[in-house]
Amino acid sequence: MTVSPEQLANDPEQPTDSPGQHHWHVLGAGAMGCLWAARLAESFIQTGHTPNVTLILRDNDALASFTGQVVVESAQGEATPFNLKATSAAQLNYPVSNLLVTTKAFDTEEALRSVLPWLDHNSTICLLQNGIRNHLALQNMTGIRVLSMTTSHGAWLKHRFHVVHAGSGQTFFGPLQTVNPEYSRHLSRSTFPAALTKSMNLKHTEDMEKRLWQKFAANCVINGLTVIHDCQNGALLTRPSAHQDLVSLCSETETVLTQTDRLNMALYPYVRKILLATATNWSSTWQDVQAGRITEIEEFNGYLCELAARANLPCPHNQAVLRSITNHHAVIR
Ligand SMILES: NC(=O)C1=CN([C@@H]2O[C@H](COP(=O)(O)OP(=O)(O)OC[C@H]3O[C@@H](n4cnc5c(N)ncnc54)[C@H](OP(=O)(O)O)[C@@H]3O)[C@@H](O)[C@H]2O)C=CC1
Ligand SMILES: CC(C)(CO)C(=O)C(=O)O
Repeated sequence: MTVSPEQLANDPEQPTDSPGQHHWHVLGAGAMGCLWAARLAESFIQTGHTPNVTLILRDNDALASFTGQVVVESAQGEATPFNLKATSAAQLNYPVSNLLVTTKAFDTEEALRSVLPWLDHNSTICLLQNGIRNHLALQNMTGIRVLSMTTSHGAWLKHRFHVVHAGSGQTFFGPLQTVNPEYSRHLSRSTFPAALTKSMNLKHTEDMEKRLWQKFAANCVINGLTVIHDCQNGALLTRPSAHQDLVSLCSETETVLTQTDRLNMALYPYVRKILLATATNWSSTWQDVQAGRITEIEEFNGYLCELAARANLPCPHNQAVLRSITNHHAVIR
């Protein structure tokens, strides 16, 4: 039977089991995936359950490199190992009920396709990634409950399966669609184990789409500029030439999002607050460029330019940022 998203979104009986009994699969065992998988395992242990968490790795080579442990290192350098199971999409042979997707935005479609045969109307997918395009595209997957997440926790991989939880933040989750209040309360209570709610400062929100647009706007304005000016986030406020670019990009991004009815808010004060709170951070895009990795810029300024083009709005500042960062990709490829 195929269940429509509307049915799922309004059915307070879904899901029926307690979050303490869920089996979680984490697709994308990078910085966020290792952190969340370990915190999920920890939350099972804290409530006396066996840690029912399985990493879904890319292939046999990745499986061969996994020793059965993920290590989480705190910002103060304290390292804690967690025993986890691992598999690959090719080796899966049973239904996946709870899937946390922590791939980079540009890998999500392919990664999800690989596990699709094992998802059904009892499955919940939680998408944790920057950008909004995937969240919008996947929210109506037929018969599968899709929730979105956005986080301000910061993490980076010291080695494979060894993650540093560098900055503690907040995470919001919820459906993009509007759902009835009873179902909303149900999602809030039953999606994640209570202990995880505490350790990851996880909150349910009925305003998920707005939060994703806000984070998207901030990523459009901050990430590329930190590469262009080769600086930490805070310097976009204090370095005059960077600040001038920031103001222009903020104004243009706000105009495009307002005129296309995506987000209606004063962007500069919002972005300033993030920059002050993350002043000494190196943005994820800056880190990707430094490490010679493809960035998520197509999901940020690339998508913004697409929205602007569809509405015949000029966006020269976003185009310049996009061009500048994709030049780095050309060198990598
Ligand atoms: N790190 C952070 O502090 C934050 C990250 N985010 C967002 O979270 C998302 C994840 O970021 P992050 O954890 O840093 O990224 P990483 O690059 O560290 O991790 C992504 C992981 O996904 C894996 N992957 C890609 N494709 C597949 C596939 N088909 N099957 C299985 N695994 C796959 C990659 O494997 P491989 O190495 O083999 O390519 C990699 O291990 C991003 O959208 C990012 O913007 C948001 C806030 C903070
Ligand atoms: C908000 C910001 C810019 C914080 O560094 C971020 O999300 C990123 O670096 O990708």
